[in-house]
Amino acid sequence: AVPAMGPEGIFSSYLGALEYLKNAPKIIQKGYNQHKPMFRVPYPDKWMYVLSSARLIADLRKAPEHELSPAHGFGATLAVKYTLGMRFVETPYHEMVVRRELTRSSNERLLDVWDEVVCAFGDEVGVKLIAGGGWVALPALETVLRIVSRTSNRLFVGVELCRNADYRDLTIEYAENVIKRARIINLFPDALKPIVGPLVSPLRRGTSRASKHLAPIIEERLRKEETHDEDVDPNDLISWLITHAPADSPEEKTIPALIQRIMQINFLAVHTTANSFTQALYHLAAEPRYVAPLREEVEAALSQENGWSKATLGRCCKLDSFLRESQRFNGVSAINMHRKVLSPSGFTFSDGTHLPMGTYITAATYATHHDEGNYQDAEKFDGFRFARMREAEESEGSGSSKYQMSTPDPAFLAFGLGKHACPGRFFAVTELKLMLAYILLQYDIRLEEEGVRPPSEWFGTTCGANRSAKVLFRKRFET
Ligand code: HEM
Repeated sequence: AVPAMGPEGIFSSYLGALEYLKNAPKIIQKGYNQHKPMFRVPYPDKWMYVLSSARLIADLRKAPEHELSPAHGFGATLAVKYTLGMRFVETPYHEMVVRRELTRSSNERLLDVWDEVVCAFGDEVGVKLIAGGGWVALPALETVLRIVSRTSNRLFVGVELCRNADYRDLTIEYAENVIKRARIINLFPDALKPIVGPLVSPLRRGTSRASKHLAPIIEERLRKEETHDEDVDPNDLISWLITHAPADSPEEKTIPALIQRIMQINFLAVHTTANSFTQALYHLAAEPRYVAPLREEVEAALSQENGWSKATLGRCCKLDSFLRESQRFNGVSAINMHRKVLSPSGFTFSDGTHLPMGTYITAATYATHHDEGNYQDAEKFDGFRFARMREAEESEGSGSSKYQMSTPDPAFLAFGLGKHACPGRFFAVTELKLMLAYILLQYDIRLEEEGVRPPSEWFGTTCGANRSAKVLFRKRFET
């Protein structure tokens, strides 16, 4: 009974799926406008059930993993068997490692992240300014990807390796390959995937290139662990993964498995954060009226707290609001919160809708974010929207975390919602804030065509920052 967006016949639905691949955001928006609480869209290999009501999204949020599995939902979208490896869904302990250890570390090692932000911008932007003098135009997304890979990997694998150009490029290219190859594999029905998958899989090449960099470090760490070496391990992703590898899966503590896991986490971290940042950067460059109040806020926070700390970031409400609004406005996908129905008896929503085992479900994120019922002037970018909403909450005496960037809610699904909301979001927000603050403190920026924001680029359901646009940088105060 769930309405279909496209023809339902065996062959005609395949044509519908090809049409969907070309026009996914429009088709999802149309489904969202016309059909509550859900509709379905055709993929070449399945139907995807898209939730368009807050009530059913709340059901998704509450459902236990053995009924609705995020790992299997996400895994199918990414054809993990051939792209990231089955460990991603079979032993997803990286989720806990990121939630617990990376979040703790992004506070404890905030100054390391800041140091990498400073050095990475120095190498990517600063050096070119010195050489050029005046304004320098740089390809935004490309530059930001390299900076984000470095800052993330500072906490993942340490200062030396995060600055290695081949390792850095690998983290970026592998993730791009995962997405591209998953798209190809998912064009085929399940019966043909075992033939096509291995032919286009980026797994072996990606992990063997990573092995050159990571294997010696991991080998040394495992040796130390075995011999109970007194030397304290660096507080990084490699040591967290070794510590938390599930005891009942000894193969997780092997060099190839740990390499694969580090690449999986890079896949989750780098492009999401880089696209989010580039989108915000385009907003800032297109609307310079935001620069002065944001700069003022960052400078005041730094002087009140005597440098960077969790408290300093906490004071930057406008900065937080600007990033959250950019995430609302652009997002990284038209849909997220992927789930697969695992329970043999299927899953029944609170309105009585029943979906059988094996059904794929997701939520209409972009349409939710652009719904006038959720946001006034939803089609307008309003950088300080959430700062005003927070102020209003605070004046009513409620807690202030409600509209912070890292706090999901039914109208803000960029990180998902509930127990399975992105565990890396606290780290991502720290990184985003530090990078934007650095730009505000160090540079003036503008676009090639003043005031004309480079449009986002859609690939299927993925919303990416414009890949070819340049942002112009100038050392601040220079005339
Ligand atoms: C702005 C940047 C980011 C965005 C927009 C983002 C978004 C998301 C979304 C929408 C989900 C799915 C949530 C759900 O199913 O309900 C997710 C899951 C996840 N994210 Fe993020 N993310 C970001 C950054 C990061 C970072 C920096 C890390 C780690 C270093 C990370 C690690 C993860 C992990 C481990 C999962 C769970 C995946 C699984 O099922 O195993 N994310 N993220």
